[in-house]
Amino acid sequence: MKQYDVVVIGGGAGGLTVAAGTASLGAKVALVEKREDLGGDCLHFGCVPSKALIEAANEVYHARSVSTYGVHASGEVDLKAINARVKASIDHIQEHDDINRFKDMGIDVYIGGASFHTDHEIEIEGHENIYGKRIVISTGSRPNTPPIPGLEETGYITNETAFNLDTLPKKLVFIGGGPIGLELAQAYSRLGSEVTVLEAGPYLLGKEDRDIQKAAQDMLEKELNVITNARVSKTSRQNGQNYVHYSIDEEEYVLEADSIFLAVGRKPNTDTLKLENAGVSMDEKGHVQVDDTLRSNVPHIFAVGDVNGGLYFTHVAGYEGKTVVQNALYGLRRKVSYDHIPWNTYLTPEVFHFGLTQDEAQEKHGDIMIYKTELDQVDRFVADHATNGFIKIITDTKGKIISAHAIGKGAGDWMQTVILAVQKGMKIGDLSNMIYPYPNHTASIENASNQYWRAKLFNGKIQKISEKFIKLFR
Ligand SMILES: Cc1cc2nc3c(=O)[nH]c(=O)nc-3n(C[C@H](O)[C@H](O)[C@H](O)COP(=O)(O)OP(=O)(O)OC[C@H]3O[C@@H](n4cnc5c(N)ncnc54)[C@H](O)[C@@H]3O)c2cc1C
Ligand SMILES: NC(=O)c1ccc[n+]([C@@H]2O[C@H](COP(=O)([O-])OP(=O)(O)OC[C@H]3O[C@@H](n4cnc5c(N)ncnc54)[C@H](O)[C@@H]3O)[C@@H](O)[C@H]2O)c1
Repeated sequence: MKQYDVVVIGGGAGGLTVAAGTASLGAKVALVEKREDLGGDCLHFGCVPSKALIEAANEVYHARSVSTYGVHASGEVDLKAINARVKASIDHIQEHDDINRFKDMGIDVYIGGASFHTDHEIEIEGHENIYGKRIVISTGSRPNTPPIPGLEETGYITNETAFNLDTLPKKLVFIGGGPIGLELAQAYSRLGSEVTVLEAGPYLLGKEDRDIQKAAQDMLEKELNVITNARVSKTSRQNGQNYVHYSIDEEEYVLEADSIFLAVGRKPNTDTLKLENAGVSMDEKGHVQVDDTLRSNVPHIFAVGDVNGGLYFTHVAGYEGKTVVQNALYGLRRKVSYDHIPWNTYLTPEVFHFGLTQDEAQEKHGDIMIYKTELDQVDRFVADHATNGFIKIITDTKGKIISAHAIGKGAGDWMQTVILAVQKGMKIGDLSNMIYPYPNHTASIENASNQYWRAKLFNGKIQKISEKFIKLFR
């Protein structure tokens, strides 16, 4: 049986980071992936195709809306052409995740589904068993498909099938108002579908700051039909037409749907791993349970990425992967911390999230300060006619930045400055002291942080001391 220092199961964002990192430090590494190609969900069914589709949809939307300048666009959207463009983005990035690139690093790549034979021995479909001194599980997640009666008859779309649709559904109902549902709902709406989002909870984007949730919903409602507190009871099909049945406060409603899109969360890919043969514990949803060093209850078996049920993001899988490289190879106990993980939701306008929401910050820190700027106070957004949105920086009473949230055109890019500031231990006053080239979008951070000095100067002791000094100064 072939022996490895590290066996990595799953060739997505987390697994590729671990495989490349451990191999570059001299370990003998095996990477096992069940698909024919590497890259995982993010590349094939997630981040990359969704962002390519969103961009195409935004272009179509803008082309249609330039009639205000006397330019008129007409015609139907050719979804096959859009899918081809999406596929081109995947193919381009696939080169970076090419199997040969990993083989050139000295990694043995096995294509086939993996499962545990023992806590060190891995079975791989179509191959002989291999031995791993350390094993890293990075098998990701897949769409959760709740047992809603009727779905088998009506069929449904998920992110795994959405990027291969032949025609644009006329009436499209999304079940689930989280990031997957909303990013794609807005994209399909901008391409021309009539879209409804049914969300079980009281708010869209359940993890966001309350003000952001409200602003995002207000903006989305201008383009989509958004229904919250909706309990979907069943789907049905009559005379070739699909229907979604739901209730709000016991009141029953029905929606027509050409297609139904399920976006109701994720399920970890652990069911075929035979974790019981290795004695690895899972939580009640099937995630591999890990401690803050990303070790499972079996100390030489680690889990990174979606499969451990932490935060479901590519950059988190990468961050966890980097941590595991050191813990697995050198037996270190480096811990992960999720306190300052940012994420962006690629709606138009974009939503940026960094750290605690206002409610969470209040609960954890008690007294907090909020520095908020509406984007209509920032010249560049006014010039762009993109004044929808705001930025909100939350600090403690001494100006230490706790967290930041924003909704606005390109927020995911220009808010990065705040992340750097926090990592470098800067306070909100330091953000105000930077020079911002006029008129850029990041000036929204300048505007919000200027409020800190304004409050200090105009209401505080500094102004009184200054007044006295000016009177005495000759
Ligand atoms: C529509 C959508 C949009 C998203 N957009 C973003 C975004 O914009 N930004 C962001 O940060 N995140 C985004 N995400 C989340 C992101 O895709 C995931 O968090 C990320 O892919 C997780 O990486 P991973 O390595 O844990 O799993 P994956 O990338 O899914 O990799 C797991 C790999 O394991 C393989 N595998 C599974 N079981 C086995 C087995 N038994 N044997 C061998 N191989 C196996 C799978 O085939 C897969 O290749 C999005 C997700 C979706 C669905
Ligand atoms: N831009 C990004 O970074 C990005 C984009 C997409 C996805 N993701 C990642 O993928 C994860 C999964 O996204 P998601 O949107 O599938 O999951 P989610 O758990 O974030 O949201 C699912 C939503 O569906 C609702 N829901 C659940 N069951 C329902 C039902 N029966 N009827 C109606 N609504 C129901 C939930 O209340 C929730 O609001 C995200 O948490 C995020 O980490 C990231």
